[in-house]
Amino acid sequence: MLTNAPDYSVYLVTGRDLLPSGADYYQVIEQAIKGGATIVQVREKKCQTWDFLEIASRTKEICHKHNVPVLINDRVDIALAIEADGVHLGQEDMPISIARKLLPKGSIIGVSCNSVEDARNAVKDGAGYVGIGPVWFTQTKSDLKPTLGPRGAGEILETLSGTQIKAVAIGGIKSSNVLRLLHGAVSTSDRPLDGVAVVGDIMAAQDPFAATLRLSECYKAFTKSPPPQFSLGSNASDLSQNIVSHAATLLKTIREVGPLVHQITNNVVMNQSANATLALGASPIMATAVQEMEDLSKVSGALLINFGTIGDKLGMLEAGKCANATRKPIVFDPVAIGATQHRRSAANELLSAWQASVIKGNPAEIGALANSAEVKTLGVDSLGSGFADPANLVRRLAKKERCIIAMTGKKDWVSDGKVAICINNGHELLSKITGSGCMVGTSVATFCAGASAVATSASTYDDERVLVRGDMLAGAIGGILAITVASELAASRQDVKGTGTFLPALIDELYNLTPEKLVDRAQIEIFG
Ligand SMILES: Nc1ncnc2c1ncn2[C@@H]1O[C@H](COP(=O)(O)OP(=O)(O)OP(=O)(O)O)[C@@H](O)[C@H]1O
Ligand SMILES: Cc1ncsc1CCO
Repeated sequence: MLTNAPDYSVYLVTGRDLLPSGADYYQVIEQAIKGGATIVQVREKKCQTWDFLEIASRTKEICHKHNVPVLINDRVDIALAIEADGVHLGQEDMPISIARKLLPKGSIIGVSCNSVEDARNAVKDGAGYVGIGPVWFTQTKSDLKPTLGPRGAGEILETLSGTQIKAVAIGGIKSSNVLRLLHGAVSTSDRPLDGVAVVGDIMAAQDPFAATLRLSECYKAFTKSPPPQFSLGSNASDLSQNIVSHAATLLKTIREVGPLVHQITNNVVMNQSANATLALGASPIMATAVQEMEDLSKVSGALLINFGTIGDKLGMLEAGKCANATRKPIVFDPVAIGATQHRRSAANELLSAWQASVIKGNPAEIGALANSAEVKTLGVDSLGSGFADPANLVRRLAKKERCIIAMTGKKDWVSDGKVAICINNGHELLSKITGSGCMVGTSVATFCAGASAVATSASTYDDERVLVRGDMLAGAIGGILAITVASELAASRQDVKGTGTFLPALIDELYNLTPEKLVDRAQIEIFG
């Protein structure tokens, strides 16, 4: 048995049936270890005991030659026979307590968990590690439990806070989605996954060495340091000035670069949102067809997904995945999410498919996402006077969703999970026209495109490590400030007589907005 504490970071689960034709199983294992696999589980669901013994024993030889621990799936007898380093048990396999009695002291015992309850039991039973999954759909398992997505995996990870139990995630993980998983499945105490378990991406690869190396590099890059979009959360007293001047610079960048802002939005606001984008100096494209999402993600500066009239869920799913793959900002506006069950499950599905950079909503929408009943919804509108403690609400939700949260209203609240920022600008007339919140979403997406352009040109972002380039906190604040400051200027105009004349005046004031006006009028407070 190996003596070092096991490294779970790149956890290979074997699957001989997935090997490309002509590939030699043992060579694949060795190549994977050379590429960076840190632990191997031998999983044989169909073969005879005699064959299993032979395969397990030869796999162990290769693993131990490279100082890598080997675990056996399900079969405690095989683990004992070949003196493996431990076992991995499913929920229906032998109980941990009995396996522990049978196996030598110090053996690793891991267990599959599909729910918070499974994980709580694993803690109680003294498991060494848990395998959280399936994260995504996978064909490598026949009796598949409900998929969890990165957010579901993160919730299970949360139950392990304060314990020594290690956690790996499993199910459909490959180098193209591993960063999305690692980013999304972090507990609110900032605990990341201890590793990713992979079957097909390595076993079925033409080059298992390269496939494992990609996964290993991605894991190492992610755990090297926290993603930079959370880096503005310092308590510096001049933070408020910095943030406002940063947001103002973004307006300048938008006007210089003229980024394309891809928007899937509702048909109530489509025209005014496109005009607001143009007024800010960017180019809108309102496109919903699944077939064009990949091409659009390559040329757009940011993506807005507003499900106000929900018609295009498939386009939204695809657009977000492509935006994550190209590291473009995604602003999600879950309009009226609390109003219907259909919207709640659609939001869940979208947020499991991709990682949002900013989620923007009114108090009823943000409350519904945070599972709070403190604020009620009336269709697309939020009722009542808001939350007793908005700063902590947005902070908690930002930590949970691993993105910036922007909550609009008389006061707007923004958080990156550390700092909470209150914006005191705006005019009551905004609440009297339809789609002002949607326009804020558009403006935030436009400013995030500006932030992404700044980061891309400065090459300050290590693409291996981040899902989005740029300072999304500044993007969210800039986007809100633009609409609210423009609303103040529009409302004070002689020619504005009511809501009908207010809307075109608002577009005019966005068109005439300058970085100086933003800096002069911004009223923001920081809650460290
Ligand atoms: N009473 C108010 N005073 C000042 N500004 C306001 C007021 N109400 C809303 N706003 C501003 O209006 C913008 C939109 O926020 P609101 O919360 O009304 O969005 P919403 O409910 O999602 O709108 P919609 O569903 O119509 O798109 C925000 O920038 C916010 O600051
Ligand atoms: C009124 C309305 N209905 C669905 S979306 C929308 C625009 C404001 O959210």
